[in-house]
Amino acid sequence: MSEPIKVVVTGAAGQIAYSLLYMIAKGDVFGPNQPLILYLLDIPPMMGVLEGVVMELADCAIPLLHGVIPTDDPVVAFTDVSAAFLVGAMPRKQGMERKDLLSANVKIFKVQGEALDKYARKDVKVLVVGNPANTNALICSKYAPSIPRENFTAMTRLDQNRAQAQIAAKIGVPVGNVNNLIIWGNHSSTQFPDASHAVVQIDSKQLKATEAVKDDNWIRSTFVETVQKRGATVIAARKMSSAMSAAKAASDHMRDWFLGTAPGHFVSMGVVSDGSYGAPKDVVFSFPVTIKNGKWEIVQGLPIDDFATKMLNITGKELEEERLEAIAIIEA
Ligand SMILES: NC(=O)c1ccc[n+]([C@@H]2O[C@H](COP(=O)([O-])OP(=O)(O)OC[C@H]3O[C@@H](n4cnc5c(N)ncnc54)[C@H](O)[C@@H]3O)[C@@H](O)[C@H]2O)c1
Ligand SMILES: O=C(O)CC[C@H](O)C(=O)O
Repeated sequence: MSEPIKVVVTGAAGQIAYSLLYMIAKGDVFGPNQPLILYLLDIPPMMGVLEGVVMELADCAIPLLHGVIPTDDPVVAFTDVSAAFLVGAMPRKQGMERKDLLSANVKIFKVQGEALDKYARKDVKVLVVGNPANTNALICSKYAPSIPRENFTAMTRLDQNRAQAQIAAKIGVPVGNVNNLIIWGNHSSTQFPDASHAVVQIDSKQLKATEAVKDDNWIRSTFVETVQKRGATVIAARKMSSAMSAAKAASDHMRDWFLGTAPGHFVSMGVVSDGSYGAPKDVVFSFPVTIKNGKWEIVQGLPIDDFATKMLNITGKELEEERLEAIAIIEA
């Protein structure tokens, strides 16, 4: 067994963390041979609740978990961490607008960027889950200039998983038979869930998902809208933001980043844009990526038709607007 790595989860007393901590602790993310020490950061009023979470983690008796440190001090939480799950932020409730969330949350990611810059390992892998995830990740990276920009990512894996589930249900195959769905752009209702490059395994044959679905109109309308609005639909039903599925997606994202993608498969991650596919630069834009040896690379050369171009422009424009708003909030 290797030496334990330090992993921080912020918002550790919250809904998503309640599912995520167990997944991380039992080896779903870093593998069955990687022990870890969990640093749990939350705000001072939540320390009592966090104590309960610490008790439950102890009571899980997980051999890979070599330590649990609850804290409200970012210095303690971020020192020498190899992986950071930045979950801590306010979730949207019914009736709230996305704008309300930007003003409530973006400053958290400035402060945590500064703390990562000072105290974390320089190769730390940062996954931002707290919304608006893409713009929070951008702000976090801007305030951590000593850490490479490619180490900051935002979660669109939940959207990818949702898209995969919709296609699998439409065709009538298990969800694991569907691969290479793409989420382009922002983790918001402007995202473009793109099934045109997806593949599906049916019996022993691999088909294009579009050929298996045989309904282009559904793929361009109902499918896209269902995935775009799924977060809001879950809030309407649960009266709370998605949590179990968000935790599973965070676990999938970080696992693939650490352990790599399967040959021939790609996954979607929000990364600092280099302008690929005409996306704006200097925003965190979700692209299809492959991952090897802990490094992601944007999949290049995929054909983009007029419909896709239009969808990519819409979500790119929203990210540019969010960047301006975020900077205005921070500088106010
Ligand atoms: N990217 C995605 O796909 C996705 C999916 C679901 C939810 N989310 C977002 O994740 C975030 C967390 O959701 P949740 O359901 O766990 O919310 P929650 O309210 O249950 O938990 C959030 C926790 O963060 C803590 N927190 C607040 N400020 C903090 C700070 N500065 N440092 C550390 N902790 C802090 C709170 O005290 C709370 O315990 C929300 O912003 C939500 O919108 C993102
Ligand atoms: O606030 C929202 O609209 C969505 C919350 C969360 O990001 C999700 O996708 O489930």
